[in-house]
Amino acid sequence: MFQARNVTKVFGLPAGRAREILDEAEDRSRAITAAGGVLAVDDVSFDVAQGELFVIMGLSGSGKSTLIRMVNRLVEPTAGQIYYDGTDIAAMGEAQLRELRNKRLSMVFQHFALFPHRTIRDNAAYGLKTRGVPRHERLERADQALHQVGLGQWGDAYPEELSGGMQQRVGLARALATDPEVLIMDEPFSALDPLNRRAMQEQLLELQSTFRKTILFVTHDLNEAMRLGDRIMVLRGGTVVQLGTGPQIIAQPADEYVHDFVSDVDRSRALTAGSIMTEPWLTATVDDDAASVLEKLDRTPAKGLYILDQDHRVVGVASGEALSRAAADGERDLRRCLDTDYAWVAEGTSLARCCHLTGGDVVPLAVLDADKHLLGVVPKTEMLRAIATQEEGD
Ligand SMILES: Nc1ncnc2c1ncn2[C@@H]1O[C@H](COP(=O)(O)OP(=O)(O)OP(=O)(O)O)[C@@H](O)[C@H]1O
Repeated sequence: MFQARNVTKVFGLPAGRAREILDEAEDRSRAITAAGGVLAVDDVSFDVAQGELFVIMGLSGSGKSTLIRMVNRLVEPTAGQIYYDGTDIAAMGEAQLRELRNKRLSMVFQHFALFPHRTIRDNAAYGLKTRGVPRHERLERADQALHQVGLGQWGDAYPEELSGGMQQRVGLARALATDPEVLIMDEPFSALDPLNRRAMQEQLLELQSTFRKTILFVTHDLNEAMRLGDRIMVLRGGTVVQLGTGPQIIAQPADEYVHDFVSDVDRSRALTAGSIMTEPWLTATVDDDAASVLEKLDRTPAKGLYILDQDHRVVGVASGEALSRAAADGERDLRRCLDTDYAWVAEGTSLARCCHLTGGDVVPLAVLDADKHLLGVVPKTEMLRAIATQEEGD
């Protein structure tokens, strides 16, 4: 949907002069600073897929706002291209640009003004007014959007009657009412207290599970980034330090900077079963012979194993004990010693949830896809290792 290629922004110098310096300089940032400019974004490339919630994360001054302002051309890039559905935004004429900003993109900011003397419904409909939608339709769509953000009952109220968190929801409703293809959210929840912030994050995820908008979400909070982002791009000093899924970034921070960042993250919520799963020591298929399976099991430290059908789908669990009994009885058929009551999770399940499901089972927690194919297992030791924060010097 979006492709950014080598996007660069220099403030405070004419674009031509800035490009000359950038082309020649070894240390681009220093050379721009020496010439009296600011290199706010330096050679940033990324792709955002349709329906992806793409997080841009970095500390204050890392270039996040400048970058997203280039996406809707509120800021002109000094160099590089941004393509929207294959069209270079820089090459768009006035009319095309207006259509992009009015119909296809919508922005939600940290601080946005509600009109105090207008109802919540009118406030939510505001974006549609500027887009020339007739009044009747505006109000209907505003009501729908208010309903989506949990403010269905508040259409007739005035802003002063709403808490800060609720007002921020009106901002989201205002953006949603325009039914944009892409939502650009610049630190939208940063001014909220932790509880409201959490509630808004959950609401956004819920909306996203239904509507699957393409969302560019800017934050300086890594926990927020981890909770929301399908992928996260970490910026520092205007350059990309790392781009990956939350679990990838936690598991393999690209450098000390990212490592320091992730050391504060709630790993039990940020990491998923899929990110730490391993191969099971042993599996067998339903057609195997119980005695020979037991023999193999005895050569491993495992107390049981998953039994699969020919398509690698789990049909149940066999414990060493059940296998021993079967072998002692001369029973050869594995199906007879299967237990079909076992705990399993999907790849995206958080480790916090996995902890709840892990008990005294003879097999580690299974990670299955929707057709019950065995993707891997999450042993308790792996889970603890992953959740434990690495102390310095480890
Ligand atoms: N209009 C401007 N003129 C000059 N310098 C600018 C301008 N806008 C931003 N900058 C500088 O560019 C750099 C990146 O700023 P930017 O606002 O994009 O970062 P940010 O990560 O969004 O920070 P914050 O979270 O504080 O908004 C900073 O050094 C900033 O001072």
